Amino acid sequence: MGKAQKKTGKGRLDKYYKLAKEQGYRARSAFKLIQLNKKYSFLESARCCIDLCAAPGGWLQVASKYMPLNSVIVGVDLVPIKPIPHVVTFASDITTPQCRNLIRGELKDWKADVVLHDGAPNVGTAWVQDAYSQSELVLMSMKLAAEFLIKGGTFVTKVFRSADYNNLIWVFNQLFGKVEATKPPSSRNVSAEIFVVCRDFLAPKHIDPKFFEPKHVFKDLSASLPEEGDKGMSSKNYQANVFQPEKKRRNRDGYDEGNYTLFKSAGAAEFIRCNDAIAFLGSVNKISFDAEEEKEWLKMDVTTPDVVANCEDLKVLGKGDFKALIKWRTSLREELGLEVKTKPAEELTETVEITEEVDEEAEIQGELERLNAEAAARTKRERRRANEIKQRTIQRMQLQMTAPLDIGMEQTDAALSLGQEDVFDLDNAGKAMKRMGGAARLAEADDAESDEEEDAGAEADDDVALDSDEEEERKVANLEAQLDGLYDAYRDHLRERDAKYKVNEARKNAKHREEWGGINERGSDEDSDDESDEEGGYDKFEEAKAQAGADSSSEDDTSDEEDVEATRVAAKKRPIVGDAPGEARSRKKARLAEPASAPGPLSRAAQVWFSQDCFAGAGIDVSDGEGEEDGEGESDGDGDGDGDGDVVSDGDVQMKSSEDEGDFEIVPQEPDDADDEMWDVEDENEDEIKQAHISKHGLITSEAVTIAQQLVNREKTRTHLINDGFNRYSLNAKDGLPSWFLDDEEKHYKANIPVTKEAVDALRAKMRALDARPIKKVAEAKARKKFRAAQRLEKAMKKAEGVNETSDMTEREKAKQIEKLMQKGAAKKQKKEVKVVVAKGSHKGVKGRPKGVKGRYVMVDSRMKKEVISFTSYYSF
Ligand SMILES: C[S@@+](CC[C@H](N)C(=O)[O-])C[C@H]1O[C@@H](n2cnc3c(N)ncnc32)[C@H](O)[C@@H]1O
Repeated sequence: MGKAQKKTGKGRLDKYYKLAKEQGYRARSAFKLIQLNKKYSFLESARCCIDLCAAPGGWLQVASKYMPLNSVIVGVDLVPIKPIPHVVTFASDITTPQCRNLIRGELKDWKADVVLHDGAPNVGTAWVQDAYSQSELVLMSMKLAAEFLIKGGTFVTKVFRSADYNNLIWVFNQLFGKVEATKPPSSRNVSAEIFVVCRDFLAPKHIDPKFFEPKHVFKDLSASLPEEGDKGMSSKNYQANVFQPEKKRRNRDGYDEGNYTLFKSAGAAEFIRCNDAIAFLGSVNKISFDAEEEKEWLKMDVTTPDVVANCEDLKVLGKGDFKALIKWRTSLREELGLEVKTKPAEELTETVEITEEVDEEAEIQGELERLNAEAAARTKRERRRANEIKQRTIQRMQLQMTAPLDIGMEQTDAALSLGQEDVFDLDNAGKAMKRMGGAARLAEADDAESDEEEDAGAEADDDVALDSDEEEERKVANLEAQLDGLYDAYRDHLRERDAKYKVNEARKNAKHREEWGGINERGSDEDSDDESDEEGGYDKFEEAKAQAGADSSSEDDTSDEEDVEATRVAAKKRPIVGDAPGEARSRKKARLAEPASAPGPLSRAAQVWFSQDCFAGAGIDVSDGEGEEDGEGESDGDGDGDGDGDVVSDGDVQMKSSEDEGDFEIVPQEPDDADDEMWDVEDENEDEIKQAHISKHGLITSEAVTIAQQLVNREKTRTHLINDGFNRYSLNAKDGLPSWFLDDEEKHYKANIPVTKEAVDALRAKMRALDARPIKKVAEAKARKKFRAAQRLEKAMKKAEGVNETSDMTEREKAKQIEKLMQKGAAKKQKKEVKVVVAKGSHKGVKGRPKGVKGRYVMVDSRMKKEVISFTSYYSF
């Protein structure tokens, strides 16, 4: 083939080229047929196939692979095709009657189920000529297909998108039930080729011979310039290119005659002097400044750097850029005297002042009409508002934010109109809602708001209604509920739509498991409640205070006895020497098992806290409510380690409590080892899961690796880590915050755990080691090689043993023989060399062994030879 075929450089060595080499296909084009067959499945059911223009045989290989065994496959090409098992091939020109006779002779009275044609004429002459020859070749192949195809059969052909394309499609449509043009992914985008799959051959009894005559089917070759009509159409397309550059448009006219390249460049002079600037801009990719005159223009002030940059690539420009180019063109044309400067319209037009006599009556009439129109607009606005409110309510009901009962409240409930006051920052809410897809609804609300501004009078009533705190609270609550609902809906929607989102969520969870988030992590969610319960911290204090406030009226009569009781409880609470760690843990677990949110008695720590004198008047009930507190110093005897008196036996505390009843001091606990256990409140299972995850996947974040390294190097201790957990992010109360807010906070509001260079390097090295692992096939091949070598060695060893055992050899002979055997066993088997012989020159058409060739040989065409050689070098590892 011509020059284009010699492109053996990077252009050809693409993915499919390598795949073809790997899978043993002779040409990358094999994948085009594979992909076409994947889409239309015509090979699997075919029993007879003719491949026209089949060299070097890629399509034939695919056909023999996908068609049933023992199918008849015939391949024809101008050049001989290297033999393929179960495929008959011969060299012939498909446009000649001789070729037809050869096929007939091969098929006898069989009919083909599939006729393939991937022919390309020897290109290299003018493009127009090439495209025309291609179309002619297609017509010839269709002629053969019409003769050999069975009724219902399939014809697959390659065509170039040229002016003849539509005519060809028309002819196909006359002969086939279904005609579809498609470009398989393996066909290069830069190539003008497209594949037409014609199915369901109609097998008409009589076919008009004109269908196969190029001069009838195609338009005259000389008439390569577009006709008037076409021109109009193209220029329309060009205009669209300029006025709506963002819109991708297909060129349904095919390639321009004589130009089958996708990239077009033209000189600036051409642009300045052309008549239709828009059509020009729409048809070229680049405006160049190569001529002397054009270079001069570059120096002019009007030619700004923007203009020059725009000229570089017209296909990426927007409307504004095109406008700038047209302006530039106009200025240059004016400079060059190609266009006369036109004065602005205002300058040219004389201003004529017309003073009309104003008719007073008409003025009144006008005013009346204006008022009427305003009134009508107001009514319309009100009706619209009412409708919007109704819609919003229905929507909230659908999101289960409100009960139908609430609907009656809508006239007075300002929350339903999304609020007008400053109780909530609506600007921000608006933004959030817009982000959540509630933009439209919020915009409506905004409209309503602006309407309301206009109608200040009408609003006054609403304001009065809103004044009460209750209203405001409800309004905020409703708004929050609405935002939450919308956010949930938005997340659901994302979840449904986006698999990536799920992966991210999963990853987030996995990350959570591994990353050290300090105490915060443990304390988050429900655990935090548990811990606060354990410690009786500030939150509990606040909570109790609130409770105390609520119950103050009924609890004034708190007795001293209760104080004493509380003291006793406090004594029990203190860490006791001799308490088995297991017991302590199970005690904590038991406490944790209590639902954090369950209303009920205060925790022990809280009880201690509130049993101080300062709370004496608050009347807080500090009893644990279980009614199990036995007498002082008594064990409850159940041994359950729940602290209900198990361990208070004879310590100081007990003595103290009996001595100083009601007037004692709480001794703060000294931090000791038992403190560690205090933190060991996490669910053990979760720990196990974490451990399992880490031992399976290793540490995957640089933060985790950093911490691990610091622990190993004793730069940090567990206590350090626990202390690090107390940061400004850790004790951030999250109660009652909307989930959309928390989600956002989770992303950004967290402690920045320092990362060391070593940790990053360690992770990188791990990744590199993973990357460096050989791909499966290579690893398998290497393993096979090793296995064979081991087998050879084993065999040699056995033989050597045999030699050693024989008695009819001297020791020296034995040693020599064994050495020989071992050498042989260690050596790799030499592959027999296969000589590549090109089937041209003296070897053309030779049957049997070519002259002067000894040993194993293989007949190939010149292209195949190159491929065989590059293939061997590609795989010589
Ligand atoms: C793109 S290649 C075909 C590749 C083939 N489908 C494969 O997979 O190996 C085009 C072939 O058309 C052949 N050809 C061009 N004109 C021909 C004609 N008039 N008769 C027969 N073959 C022709 C060329 O020799 C060339 O080998």
